[in-house]
Amino acid sequence: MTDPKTPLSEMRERIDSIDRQIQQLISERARHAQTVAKVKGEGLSAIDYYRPEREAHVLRMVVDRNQGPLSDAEMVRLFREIMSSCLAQEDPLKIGFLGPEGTFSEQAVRKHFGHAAYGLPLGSIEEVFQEVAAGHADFGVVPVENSGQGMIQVTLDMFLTSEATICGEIELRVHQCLHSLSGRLEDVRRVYAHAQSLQQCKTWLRINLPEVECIAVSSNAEAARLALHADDAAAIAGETAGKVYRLKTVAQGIEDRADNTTRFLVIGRSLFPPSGNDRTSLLITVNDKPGALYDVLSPFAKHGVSLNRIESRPAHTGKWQYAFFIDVSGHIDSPALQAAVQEIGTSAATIRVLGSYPVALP
Ligand SMILES: O=C(O)C(=O)C[C@]1(C(=O)O)C=C[C@@H](O)C=C1
Repeated sequence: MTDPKTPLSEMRERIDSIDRQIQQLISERARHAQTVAKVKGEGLSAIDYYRPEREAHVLRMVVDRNQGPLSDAEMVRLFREIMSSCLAQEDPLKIGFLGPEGTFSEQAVRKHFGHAAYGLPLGSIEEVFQEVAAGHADFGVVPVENSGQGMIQVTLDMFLTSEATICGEIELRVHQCLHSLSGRLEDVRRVYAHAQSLQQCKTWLRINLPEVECIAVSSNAEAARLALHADDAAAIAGETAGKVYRLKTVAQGIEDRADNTTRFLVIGRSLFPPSGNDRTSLLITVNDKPGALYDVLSPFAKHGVSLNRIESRPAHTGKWQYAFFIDVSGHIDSPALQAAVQEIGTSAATIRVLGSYPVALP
């Protein structure tokens, strides 16, 4: 620790010297990453160089080594950006997300892939799946669950008809703000936001803006765009969206629950090897017979596999037929999960491994 009585100029010299070393080491790291890329092959596409399991492992080591004062999340963010730049030396990854610019989905893209990746804003969750399937995007990032409101059904339903795989998960703390042209609460007569965001801020709106009209629109960024053209409107959106659309912030942290978190999935076209701390998502349909769900769940218990979540959706294959989205701990390559899946396969109508991917980092 530097003595606080040390003159400012001396402390800055020390910082300059540390920066020189950090910069040298970053350059050295980038050169090593180039050499690793050469081993993988010359002139390949970004996706051929990308190793999510290795990135998760590197970031977990960062967390294990961290002794502060920066938080684990800050350290992970910094190292994520270094890896993002190292990877983009070859060719940046192209990531589709639910646009426009400034959405929480874009924040999730940056959290997981860093700023050197190329973000491709798309019009809907369906379009994200389509662009990934067509190979126009290497990966897509789609919201799947909110801690307060539960699963996002459009996303789950897309897996029933698309062949997308799950390659990662991202947890994003969602802080909502109210933005407007004037930045004054008393000018607000209408509030635009995505339906989910209106729900997340229901209590705050009831207490602070009891008389205003709340209008649900396609995204919070769209809400910000609408607020930009009206003196008496405001938009609920994240801090980034407020900045992108140059609105003033009326209030910050207006979400009803302090732990408001959205989970996103990274969708792609392939499966990846184990990272050491993984989750597997399965899509299982059952025949309409007594004990069908028991037959699906009991092999997990028998083989010591922990169940993380289960969600049922109409299977769209016939009336009263259901598909179960099941998340379990571990990678599909593990013997326990292999055994459980094999056993379930003998009773379930269909079973599909959507993906095994590293558990979300801070
Ligand atoms: O270890 C590798 O395979 C690398 O390509 C290096 C590296 C890194 O910067 O650490 C870069 C990109 C990959 O996605 C994973 C890791």
